[in-house]
Amino acid sequence: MAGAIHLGFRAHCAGLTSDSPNSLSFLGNSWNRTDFERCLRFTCRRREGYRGGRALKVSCERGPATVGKNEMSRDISEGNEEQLSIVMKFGGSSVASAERMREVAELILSFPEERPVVVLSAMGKTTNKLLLAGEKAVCCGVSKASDIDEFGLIKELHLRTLRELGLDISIIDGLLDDLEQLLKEIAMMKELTLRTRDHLVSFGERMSTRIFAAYLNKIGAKARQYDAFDIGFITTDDFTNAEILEATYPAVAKRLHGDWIDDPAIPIVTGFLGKGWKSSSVTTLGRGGSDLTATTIGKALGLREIQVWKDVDGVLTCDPNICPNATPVPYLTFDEAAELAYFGAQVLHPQSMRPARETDIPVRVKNSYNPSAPGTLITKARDMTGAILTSIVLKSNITMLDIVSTRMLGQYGFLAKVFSIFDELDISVDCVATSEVSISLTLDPSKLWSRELIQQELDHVMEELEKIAVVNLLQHRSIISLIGNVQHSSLILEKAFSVFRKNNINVQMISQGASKVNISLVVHDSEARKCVRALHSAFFENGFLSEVEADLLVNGSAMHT
Ligand SMILES: Nc1ncnc2c1ncn2[C@@H]1O[C@H](COP(=O)(O)OP(=O)(O)O)[C@@H](O)[C@H]1O
Ligand SMILES: N[C@@H](CC(=O)OP(=O)(O)O)C(=O)O
Repeated sequence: MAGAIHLGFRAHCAGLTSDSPNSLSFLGNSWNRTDFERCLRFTCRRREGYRGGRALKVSCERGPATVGKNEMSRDISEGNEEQLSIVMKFGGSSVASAERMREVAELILSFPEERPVVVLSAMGKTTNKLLLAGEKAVCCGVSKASDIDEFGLIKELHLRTLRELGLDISIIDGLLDDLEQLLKEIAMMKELTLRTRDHLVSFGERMSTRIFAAYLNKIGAKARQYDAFDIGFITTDDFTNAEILEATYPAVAKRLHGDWIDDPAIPIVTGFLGKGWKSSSVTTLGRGGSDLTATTIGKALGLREIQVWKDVDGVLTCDPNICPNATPVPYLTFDEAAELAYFGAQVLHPQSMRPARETDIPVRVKNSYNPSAPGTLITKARDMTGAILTSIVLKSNITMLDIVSTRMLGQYGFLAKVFSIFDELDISVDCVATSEVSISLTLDPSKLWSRELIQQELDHVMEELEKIAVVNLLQHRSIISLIGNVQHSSLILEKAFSVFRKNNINVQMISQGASKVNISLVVHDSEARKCVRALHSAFFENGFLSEVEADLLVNGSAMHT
């Protein structure tokens, strides 16, 4: 392949050293903006079995001629015991107080054989409070901005945490001043743009990581704090829902590995945050985005395992807020976990499985409140012999469209026309069921996860579709996703429909994706939670699945009727 070269790992890491849109340095060469865009498309493939130490095959559109020889000279030898080994990500609930931070520190240090990169979210519900403070600032007037309740609560929590951990206030007082100033500016401008929102919520992770790193240092575990936007997390400029760009991987690897080799200290990295490649402003990866930060670091450094520590015993058979009897799922594939996250399970960020899947790095979901629980292990493949249904997921407040062609049967190109309308309007679709002349589909407003599909946009969609079809708009619908082994779809559906019938629930659409791990059913919002509870009870709470699974293991087929 033209332009394919073998580089030492270090040379690969030396990739991107500046993200200014007009000039940057890549592998020692200056690039203009067009070259930069090309650079973003460069591919870097891990060789089989690669774990951070071997040579990488890098193909880059500018070809080998641009690579300085001296940059190939440094390599990290394979099997170097001193390399960073795992990512440990702790969510807001895991670091909600001084006591929790102490426990998390203890937990990290209880694995002395590991050299973790630690990713942290904001403390407790800080992100929600920051957003609320921002919204209040818009209409409270500059003189009242400092008195916003949520700002007071955030300040109080972080200062109390510092006090209880025996740390100096100077660690975050500059940030608290900046936060207060930002709230005043929002009050002055009387508006909260998406860009300002991201800047505002970034204070949560910036404070939690500084406090935690200072605490580790205080107890003698050398740690170094990093803001993700300063170490190469380069994203699109889609504020509140930015996508990570490929250039992130070499940049992050270079910085974290480089610092570790020069002066080992546990890296404590802000989750959730990035830097827009055009704007150079702080961006966020969508709510719950620290999971994605963790898997991105895992991929960048080729680490052995990615651990995400939550407040539940792993991924459960259902949202415990809906089904308190939900139990942990011991094993999942990346495909199952991705589907589960995409279709609404809050426990994992919808995009977080991608970097792990691309590099085949196992993800372990664990409970920081109950570290001895085995948690959930997510890998590329698992033994599906006895697997039927893994988990039930609910996504509510969905919009559904029934679209019936005004042309006659046999008219080709109908589907293409309908989807070109969605494409033009930049709206993606979740579930689809089609016949030759009609389509039912659910809309995903989450290209921008932060906003709901607003009425104006819906009107526009309807207007365009009505040029070729009769359209029925159905709002307040829910998607119930049955994640499992679709090889047994008849069995799953038979059981599910007996539950629907017993509960007098009308299913309005069914869709079975090509992923073979998900059957989606659409019902009305008002019936959805009851329906999920009934399904969970039927599948998981009365021995049904264990009986069928036993049949499968003994007879090779499900005899159960
Ligand atoms: N299928 C599921 N399995 C586990 N937790 C779930 C599931 N669906 C929803 N949840 C909710 O997700 C929460 C954990 O996710 P999240 O709050 O993002 O954790 P963290 O902030 O610790 O990263 C749990 O407390 C639980 O209420
Ligand atoms: N603090 C951000 C990012 C995040 O990932 O949080 P958590 O890990 O607590 O879900 C949020 O609340 O969205």
